[in-house]
Amino acid sequence: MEKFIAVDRKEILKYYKPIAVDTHKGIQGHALIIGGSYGKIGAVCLSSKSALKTGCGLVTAFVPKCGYEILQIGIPEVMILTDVKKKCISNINFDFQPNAIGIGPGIGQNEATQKAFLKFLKSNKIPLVIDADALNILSNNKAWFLLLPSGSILTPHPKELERLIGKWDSEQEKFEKTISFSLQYKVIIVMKGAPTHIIDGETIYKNTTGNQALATAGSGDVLTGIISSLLAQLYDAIEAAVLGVYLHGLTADIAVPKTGFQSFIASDIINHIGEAFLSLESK
Ligand SMILES: NC(=O)C1=CN([C@@H]2O[C@H](COP(=O)(O)OP(=O)(O)OC[C@H]3O[C@@H](n4cnc5c(N)ncnc54)[C@H](OP(=O)(O)O)[C@@H]3O)[C@@H](O)[C@H]2O)[C@@H](O)CC1
Ligand SMILES: Nc1ncnc2c1ncn2[C@@H]1O[C@H](COP(=O)(O)OP(=O)(O)O)[C@@H](O)[C@H]1O
Ligand SMILES: [Mg+2]
Repeated sequence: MEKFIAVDRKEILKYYKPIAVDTHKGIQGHALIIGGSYGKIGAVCLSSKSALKTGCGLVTAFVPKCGYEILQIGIPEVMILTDVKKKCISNINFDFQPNAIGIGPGIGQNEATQKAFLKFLKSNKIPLVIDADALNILSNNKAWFLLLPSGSILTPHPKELERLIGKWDSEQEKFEKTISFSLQYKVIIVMKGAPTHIIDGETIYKNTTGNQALATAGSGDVLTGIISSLLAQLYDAIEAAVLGVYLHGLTADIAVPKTGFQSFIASDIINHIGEAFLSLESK
């Protein structure tokens, strides 16, 4: 039996955890963002900066070599690890234990990247947020879904969802197929759209924030960073997904009276995330 929950401020305040006075960066969570390829390093910049701007204590980005200077100069707060290859990821290698990993923004579907992703999935036990081309690679290799840690969060836009579950003839069929997929692989599916729904088995969360200003390049990459950050801060996977989607949309609702729909870009989500948190904390 399906359960339906509208995600509004009241619902969010059930999960939201203010930052403790005596916390420090070592206990605020360490998120690892894996992604990028030649020409799409911006996606990782957006994800990593969003992770930092949503309270994560430490953020490391794993990118091909061509991303090193871009990230180091663009976001000095982010630590960087690089692949051996210049233009795409070919061997995912890191020597620390992140609390959560976001993988996929800008990663591409190069043959070497696909192999590296499979090798990574075979050994990984850390909670995952999977987006963009990492999702597309999985859609082409459905057996690999069995390698995901349970509670992993997938963030498809409608085309990526179609690649994942196949075509649908009606909204009802889309929801039925997504729920079956979530139950089969024990994953949370963030069905991005207007509005975004979050599917956790038979529970459907409908987000109430956001607007058409979010229809701009990189806004999904920002969402991946936000959810990865919340997951790294030890929110439960479903809480991280629901809170992340809510905050992401709220930034656009707050910004639009100042920016208009047209001039709002993905960096404006990041610029307004502070105001989104403040509005949650206001009485
Ligand atoms: N600055 C950077 O580095 C950036 C890097 N990026 C990176 O680029 C990579 C490719 O990502 P991507 O999503 O652009 O490609 P892809 O999966 O082929 O989907 C495109 C097609 O999907 C559809 N579609 C999308 N949304 C829809 C909707 N709401 N509702 C309905 N349909 C929708 C639409 O199909 P159409 O309607 O045209 O048939 C559209 O043509 C990825 O790694 C990403 O991280 C980008 O994030 C940009 C900034
Ligand atoms: N018209 C809209 N209304 C509300 N949210 C939208 C709208 N268009 C796009 N979005 C949101 O923007 C994000 C787009 O994600 P995605 O397509 O992955 O972007 P990108 O890959 O360019 O980063 C999703 O969170 C989606 O829900
Ligand atoms: Mg995307």
